[in-house]
Amino acid sequence: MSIIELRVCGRYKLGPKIGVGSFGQIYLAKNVQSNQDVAIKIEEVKSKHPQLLYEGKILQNLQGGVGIPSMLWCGQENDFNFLVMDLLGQNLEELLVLCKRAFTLKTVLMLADQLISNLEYIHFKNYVHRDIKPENFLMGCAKKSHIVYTIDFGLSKRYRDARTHDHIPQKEGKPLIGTARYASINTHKGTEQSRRDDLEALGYMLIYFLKGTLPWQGIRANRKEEKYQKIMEKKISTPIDQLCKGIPNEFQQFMNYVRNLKYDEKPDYSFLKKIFKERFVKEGYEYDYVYDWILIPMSTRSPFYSSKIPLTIELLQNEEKFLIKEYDKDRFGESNFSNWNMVDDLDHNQDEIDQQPDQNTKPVEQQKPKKQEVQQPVQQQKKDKDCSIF
Ligand SMILES: Nc1ncnc2c1ncn2[C@@H]1O[C@H](COP(=O)(O)OP(=O)(O)OP(=O)(O)O)[C@@H](O)[C@H]1O
Repeated sequence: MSIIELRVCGRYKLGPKIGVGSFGQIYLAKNVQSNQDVAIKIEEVKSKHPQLLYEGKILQNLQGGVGIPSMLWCGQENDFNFLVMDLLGQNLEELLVLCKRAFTLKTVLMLADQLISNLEYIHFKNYVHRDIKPENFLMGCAKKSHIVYTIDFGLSKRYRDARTHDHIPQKEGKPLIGTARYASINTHKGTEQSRRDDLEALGYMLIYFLKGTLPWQGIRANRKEEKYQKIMEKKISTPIDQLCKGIPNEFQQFMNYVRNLKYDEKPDYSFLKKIFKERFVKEGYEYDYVYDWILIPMSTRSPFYSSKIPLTIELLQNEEKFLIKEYDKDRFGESNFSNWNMVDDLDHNQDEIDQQPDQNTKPVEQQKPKKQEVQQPVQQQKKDKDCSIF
């Protein structure tokens, strides 16, 4: 059966591709029973280290949180694993490009407030995200277009026991996991990641939003390892006051706080939100969710899904994205997802097994010839435009 003809879970008709990641392809799809548009992440079962069902299990454990996309189905059919979820809007990197590569302070402060809460929730549910980057935060659709959603839990890890809250031990020599541009200094050094590392990465991302660039961007090297080493050195040697030069002092305060957290220390999320809230009030801003991109006329914005594809391809070429290079037995272990079908069947108490991302997964179309219908412009397929970005 061709993937194109496949009705995922008997009711989701696949549409055009709307996103590309290192580990999966994301397609627009329609629930033929309810007419609801959804997003489906697909990976080949035969990929060396499949991780989509693992991601589905984490997403299921996170269901119900503000800023967590609803998961509608996850399972295996034929030769593919599928994760069906809410269709969301554009990611923050795409929106940054739309806003000429810098957000205003008001937009960054509104985002910061929600992003800290998102991470607090994920940490509360016993996971660390471990791949903080603008591409992993998407705005919602329609009535939820003001909410920031966190996606991509493929590299997430349980950092404490769900019942006892015993923290996983601090280990050194860990492979790099995440994205070099935003990785914390301790992640570069190979220390096991914990809550503090998600927050440090968030801090770099917020500064990137305000300034449009970080001092360790554009570093050249012959080999990737060398490049990551240089990025780490630049991060270590850039004083926080220099990193935060030209932006409000609150960002320096944030960075100083998160960089000084102990490995297993619970961050004071309320304190961090308060820092930014006070600045927000001082500036006289109104928390009205009028982000910078809202002010950009729709007529000047390219159609959502067609603009999304070239952008994500560009992101794939971003050399600062690093992947786990070596088989990490400690993380990967002996996983066996063969008995899994629908996530409803999963045992919630079973500890997740970390997985190695598969760099050898071929894009779906390379393996199964694509039918023309999939290439139809989204406007032809979407009769009801329930998504505010259209
Ligand atoms: N639910 C969704 N709705 C709309 N677009 C989505 C959705 N999920 C993912 N995307 C788009 O697809 C892109 C890649 O998704 P995702 O990060 O889940 O894939 P990945 O293979 O894990 O990528 P990465 O290389 O970051 O690990 C996102 O940046 C986003 O633009």
